[in-house]
Amino acid sequence: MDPSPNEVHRCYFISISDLTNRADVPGWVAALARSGEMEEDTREAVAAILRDVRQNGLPAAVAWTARLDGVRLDPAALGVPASALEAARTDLDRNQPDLMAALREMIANVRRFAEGQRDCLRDLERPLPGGGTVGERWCPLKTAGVYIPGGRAFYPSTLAMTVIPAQVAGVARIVGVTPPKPEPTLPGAWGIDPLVLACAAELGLTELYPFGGAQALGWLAYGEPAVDLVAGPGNRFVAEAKRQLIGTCGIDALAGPTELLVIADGSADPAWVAEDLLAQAEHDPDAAAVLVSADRTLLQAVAAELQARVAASPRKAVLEQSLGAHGRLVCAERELAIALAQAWAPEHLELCVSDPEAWLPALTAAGALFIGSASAEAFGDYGAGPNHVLPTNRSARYTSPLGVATFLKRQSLLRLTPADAAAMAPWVERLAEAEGLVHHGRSAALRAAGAGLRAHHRP
Ligand SMILES: NC(=O)c1ccc[n+]([C@@H]2O[C@H](COP(=O)([O-])OP(=O)(O)OC[C@H]3O[C@@H](n4cnc5c(N)ncnc54)[C@H](O)[C@@H]3O)[C@@H](O)[C@H]2O)c1
Ligand SMILES: [Zn+2]
Repeated sequence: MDPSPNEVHRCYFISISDLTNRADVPGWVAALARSGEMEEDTREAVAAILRDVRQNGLPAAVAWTARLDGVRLDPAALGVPASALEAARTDLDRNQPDLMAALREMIANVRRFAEGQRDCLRDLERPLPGGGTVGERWCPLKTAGVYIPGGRAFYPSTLAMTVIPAQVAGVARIVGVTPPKPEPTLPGAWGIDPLVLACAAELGLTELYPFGGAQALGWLAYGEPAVDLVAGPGNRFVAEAKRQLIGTCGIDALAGPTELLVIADGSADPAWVAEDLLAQAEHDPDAAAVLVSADRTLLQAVAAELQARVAASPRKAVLEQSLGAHGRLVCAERELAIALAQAWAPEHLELCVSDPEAWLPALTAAGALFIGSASAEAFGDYGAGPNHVLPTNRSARYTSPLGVATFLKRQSLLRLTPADAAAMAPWVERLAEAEGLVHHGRSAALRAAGAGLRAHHRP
């Protein structure tokens, strides 16, 4: 059924607004930083689920799954069997070799990039004057949980983006979770999409469990896996659950509903820009897609493209919701576009401009930069190399994309010789005395005194 002209105006979307004053930037940012993620009701819903799973364990996770995902799990047969993973891979290989080839291409790209990241992480060692050293080394986490979203869309790409960095980091046990579905797929697979299963087999992931949302993260942290860290993106319930688990375990970043800011000039193709905005908006009703340009003609052309493309889209319903709530076309000069980008710190920032390199130095806040019109955000999603799990909701100001370092921690190393101890003791003692911590002072002084005596005192 065609929408009435009125509906067209209400849904398809966005009129062009002007940003002309720097003082208005904070107001824009407040409007763009979607409230959903932090809304009180999300917070409370998630807190209730996590409390239940903490207190009642696996049965609570199973009960929440029945309630929220409509699937009755058998606690005795939770893990997806290796046979289902292998069957999915064999089936894909046989029946859709082109899709299998695409999956392998993505996996190879993401792995190459992750290995490059690992190569950049060096242990540190600095010499001390007395022959000792101080330094630090990178240590893999022992157990990591990775969340693969699966509510509205399914994300085999996210499986690769989370599992591969953990593998390259050297994590000993990787536990994947993804929401189950009522419609069966392979035996024992709880309705998990065959492509996700095939991807798990291809990655060598052996543990995959049918949990979604807050109950999945609660089970990873409080349940048997008792993971050191949970990573991976998801909807607002997932992002909020991770936030509430900080301190119980580590998290990667608050990777919630997705965001795109496109900065474009007259050189940009309106159809390309429109399709990029739609690619973002189709993820989630909470997704945000924003175009800023100083070129009003381009903005008008993109608006027309959006209107036509939304009307013809199979994902029209979600597009109307997300663009209606969080879509913007903004007319702003370069300086204000930069101010908005830096203050909002969007997850993705595309530079569809003729001189993208000239913009680069000023644009440090966004999670990932797509430089030049050829660099569509979709290439980042599907494995050009860099990870697609990225900070959202302004957390890109202070945190980084998921990567190998997410699954490593640094450990400090102090290796003093008696001569180093003797040299440090006097000033350490003096500082300890000033802080009133006498035993610190004595502990250091003993080393100084002991440097020459140690041999005699040995039993
Ligand atoms: N930031 C990133 O890097 C990145 C990457 C990929 C995807 N994403 C985001 O991941 C999200 C995927 O969302 P999705 O919904 O498709 O899948 P999802 O797996 O994140 O969420 C599904 C789960 O949400 C829970 N849930 C749904 N309604 C609930 C309610 N009312 N109360 C409590 N729990 C509820 C259910 O347990 C369900 O299993 C999108 O927002 C997308 O933008 C982000
Ligand atoms: Zn995307």
